[in-house]
Amino acid sequence: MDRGRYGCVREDGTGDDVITAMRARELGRKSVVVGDRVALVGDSSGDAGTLARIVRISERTSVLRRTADDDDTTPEGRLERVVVANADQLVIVSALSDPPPRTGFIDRCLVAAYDADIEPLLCLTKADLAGPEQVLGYYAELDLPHVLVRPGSDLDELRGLLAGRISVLVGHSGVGKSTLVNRLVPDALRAVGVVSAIGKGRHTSTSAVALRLPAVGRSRKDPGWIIDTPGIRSFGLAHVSAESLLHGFPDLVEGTLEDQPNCGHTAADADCRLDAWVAEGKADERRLTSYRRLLSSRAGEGDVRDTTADEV
Ligand SMILES: Nc1nc2c(ncn2[C@@H]2O[C@H](COP(=O)(O)OP(=O)(O)OP(=O)(O)O)[C@@H](O)[C@H]2O)c(=O)[nH]1
Repeated sequence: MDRGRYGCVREDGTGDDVITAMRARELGRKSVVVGDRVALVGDSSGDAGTLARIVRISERTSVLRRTADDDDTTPEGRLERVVVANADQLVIVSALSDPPPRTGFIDRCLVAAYDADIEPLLCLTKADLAGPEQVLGYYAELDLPHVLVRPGSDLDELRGLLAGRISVLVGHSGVGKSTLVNRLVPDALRAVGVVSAIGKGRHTSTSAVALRLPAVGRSRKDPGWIIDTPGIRSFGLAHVSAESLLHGFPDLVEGTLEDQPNCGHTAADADCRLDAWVAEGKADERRLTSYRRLLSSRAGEGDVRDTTADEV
């Protein structure tokens, strides 16, 4: 989206012709976000200078959301945004070194993915600088798919996991996400779908760009789409209930089954079964710490920073 103009492509189309469209009045207040499937009327030839109108947004199969903040008692926390519609996969891009992996950020992304019913994929970059053992060890209890990327490594495995799907890429600054996007889509300047919503203040700006992956190697019917999110550095989780937060920690779920129904699972809940669960070696203590950190962050307890794998 650029000043109320949306770049659309035909779902059945193989070409990259972009049809520029604007929202029709009948859409009311419904927002159009990247990934949306829309119905167009008017001139949808895509010829220069033409403008179609978006008259309908199809029901979304998934909705990836974020809030600017974690705490739903603050104005930022209440400012909920749909980041991407209809995504199938959330690719969490994390460097193995420089900057070191931040499991707090990865945990947050996992919560957002599970909450949106989107499959997570851990993409570990800079594998030439450090091994993945520490990060993978942290997630050992989860069935978390992962790929390793290093300069010059072939991207076949990743392309295979992206084929036929719409994947959203998220990552901290400096992890090599732009490098990866440029490798996946060398022709990235031909962005075919752009949506951006720049709000006031640094917490509210978001943007996402959809790029059609090229068919390389064995000719694939549908190489898939990636949606890059250059403006998104964190996932505020105020929109996720404390109960749903637990979905991001499937390794802890079983440990809560014997809890009192009203247990908040925080460190202050003296009878919480999770402490015993960890003490019995059934889950990694660092995972419980991370879960509780997110819980207290939601409760507005101060500035809770993501930690690196070394810190947790
Ligand atoms: N050693 C090594 N360096 C890499 C790799 N991938 C990217 N880099 C370098 O890491 C730095 C950051 O890469 P970017 O692609 O700009 O990272 P980004 O995540 O897009 O960060 P922003 O540009 O801040 O959004 C650059 O100097 C890259 O050359 C890798 O696999 N190995």
